[in-house]
Amino acid sequence: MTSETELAPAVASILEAARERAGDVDAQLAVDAQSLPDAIAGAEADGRVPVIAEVKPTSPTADGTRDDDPVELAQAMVDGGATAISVLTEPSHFGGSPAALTRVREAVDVPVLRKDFVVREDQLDVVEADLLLLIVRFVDDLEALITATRERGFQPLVEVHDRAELETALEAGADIIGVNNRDLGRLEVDLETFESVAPHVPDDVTVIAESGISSPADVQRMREAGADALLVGSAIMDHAGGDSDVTENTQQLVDAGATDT
Ligand SMILES: O=C(O)c1ccccc1NCC(=O)[C@H](O)[C@H](O)COP(=O)(O)O
Repeated sequence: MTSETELAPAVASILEAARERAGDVDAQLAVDAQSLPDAIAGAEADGRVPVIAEVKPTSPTADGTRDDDPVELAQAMVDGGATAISVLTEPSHFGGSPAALTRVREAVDVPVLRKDFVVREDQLDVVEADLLLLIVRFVDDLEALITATRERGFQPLVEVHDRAELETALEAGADIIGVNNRDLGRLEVDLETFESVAPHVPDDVTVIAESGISSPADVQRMREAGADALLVGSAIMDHAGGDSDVTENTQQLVDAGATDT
């Protein structure tokens, strides 16, 4: 767990809110999850770059807010060729909700990731999803939380930002790793982050490039660096664009050089 003084104020506020957010101590979910690695293999087989498109109404770094219905957004992303959907469930800084995730998961036939800042086991039981994000920097006992996540049937997507965090994730048994190009200390994005960490990820581990991917050239760059899939929010949501076409935004990334890798 990181020191709060090393975090951007917006991230410290996100973390404080996450610690205060209630979980569900009365129930333990049992999820029948769709496999992300299988979905990635399916996309590769029909020539799509595997893109996990994110329903992200807003964020501390977004240029605005999109109030579109999350189900319509997710369906538009799938129409554009998305391999999986990520749904923000964090309410106070990203405009998300667990209810939105439930509706999206009922409406689409691809794996759905719960994107939140989960810090305790009871918070796992708030809503069903196929994948669940765990951020190494924010979790005290990663191995225990990975175990608890798998016991419920979720696939844990374990997020790292540097090689030390990668080692922590691998030692804790992670088999799906996300390398976040966004530094949560300064909120700056640098695609070199993925390029420096990805070569150290074992071949049998699925590795996802996260954040700051905004063009087909960025997609190709991350694929050349070894990304099995890409997690993209802002460039698809295009918050400043208001009613920008989410299907087109997804499709131009999905079509970006699937055969080059
Ligand atoms: O996106 C933010 O502004 C943000 C701020 C503070 C903590 C986390 C943040 N984002 C979480 C994410 O991981 C991204 O939503 C995801 O990787 C997609 O990134 P992008 O394509 O750059 O929207």
